[in-house]
Amino acid sequence: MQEVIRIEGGRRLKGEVTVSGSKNATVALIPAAVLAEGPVTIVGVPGIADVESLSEILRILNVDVIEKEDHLIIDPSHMRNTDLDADVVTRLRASYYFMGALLGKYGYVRMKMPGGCYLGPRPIDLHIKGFEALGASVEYDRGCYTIRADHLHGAKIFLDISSVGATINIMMAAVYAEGRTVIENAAKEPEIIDVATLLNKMGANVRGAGTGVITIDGVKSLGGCFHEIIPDRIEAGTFVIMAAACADRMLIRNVIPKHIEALTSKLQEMGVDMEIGVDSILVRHADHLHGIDVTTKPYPGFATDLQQPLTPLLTQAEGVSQVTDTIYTERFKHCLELQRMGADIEIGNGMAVIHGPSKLYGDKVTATDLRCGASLVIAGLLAEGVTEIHDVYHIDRGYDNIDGKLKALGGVICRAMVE
Ligand SMILES: CC(=O)N[C@H]1[C@@H](OP(=O)(O)OP(=O)(O)OC[C@H]2O[C@@H](n3ccc(=O)[nH]c3=O)[C@H](O)[C@@H]2O)O[C@H](CO)[C@@H](O)[C@@H]1O
Ligand SMILES: C=C(OP(=O)(O)O)C(=O)O
Repeated sequence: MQEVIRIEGGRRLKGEVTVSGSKNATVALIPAAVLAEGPVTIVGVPGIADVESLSEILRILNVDVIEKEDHLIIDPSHMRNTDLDADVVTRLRASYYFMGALLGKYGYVRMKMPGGCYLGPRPIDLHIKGFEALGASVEYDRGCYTIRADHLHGAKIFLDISSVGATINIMMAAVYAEGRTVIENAAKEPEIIDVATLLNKMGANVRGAGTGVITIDGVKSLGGCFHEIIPDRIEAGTFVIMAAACADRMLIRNVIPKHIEALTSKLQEMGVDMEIGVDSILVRHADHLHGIDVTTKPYPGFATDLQQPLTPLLTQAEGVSQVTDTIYTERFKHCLELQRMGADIEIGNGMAVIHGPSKLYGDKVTATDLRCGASLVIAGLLAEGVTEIHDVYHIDRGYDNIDGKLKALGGVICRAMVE
């Protein structure tokens, strides 16, 4: 038996929705918290499966975890550096942040290869090179990494690709390292600033987060603190796209509009009428949309995590649209599912060409990854008839209460168990 989401399409959405705390910030903040010697309180924690998995890992490490509404109190006072070879490590991508955090704190970590969405190959060679530059040795055998260092020292590290994960992992490994670490060609995503802010509140000395050069001066100790997570820019973008696809008027609250400017400017180019506030976006209406070309790029470029949710909207636009993903060239599985629903899409090498507008019809489809799932939810809302989405655990990894939020907007959505 497995759980599916059923959506009855063709309903117009209306009302307000509040965006939750950022998944990709939270999943780094939780491992970062174990670098402290006292309790760290994180506020605005989204109710997603990735957080449950990370809490399970914390418990394996004998870290005390208290969950109270959207607060998470992480107290590593009694922590033990146990090997992380349990299956939970492979349930998400972000378990890799325990590499940097445990290496930074103990000079030793043994853990399984992380999991997460399959978007094509997702190597972690840059994380490893960063750890090695800080003085660690890394071995890989039978699906497990063993990383150890007698002494971590600062280093100048140039990232060949501005990887989000490698930037954050190196930052965490370097906070206690002796001397200065400089990460060049660092990723600039807002989640990196959020993690650096937490580390600095704990007493670290991290400067330059959000720019291409991050400097970390090692410190001797880190203490507990209180931190509120930034809003989830990908969830915000998903709702803005959903509003453009099928709402008469939708107000999306708890947004930092700057974080999704690459998306909102593209939507305006398509003909979506929006009012962009200080911390909200009102989508008024979106008639007579026309096709556009989108190319994903590292922040502040168009986020790869939003190209999949955008695709169903492009199927409704007049003319030809082209989506090129330069970050994950194989991130087009959602297009196969959308084709099944009636979309006219040609899938090429690292790109998809969408001919619109096409009428979409409900069908049985599979969420092959998290944002593919978001794409299918939007397609389901647009389609005639009922859409049944399988493998919904991918969606639950990253969207907080998506059913409840959609129902409050007038969507008809339910879950069922099927063979
Ligand atoms: C938990 C989390 O925050 N996930 C996000 C993070 O993933 P993640 O941190 O895994 O993505 P990266 O920024 O590291 O990946 C960017 C590119 O670099 C490549 N690469 C990365 C590391 C490495 O060691 N070697 C290498 O070749 C990747 O294959 C990819 O092509 O950023 C991605 C790109 O914005 C997003 O899609 C994910 O939602
Ligand atoms: C790819 C994603 O997540 P992860 O890196 O956790 O697999 C995502 O959030 O779209």
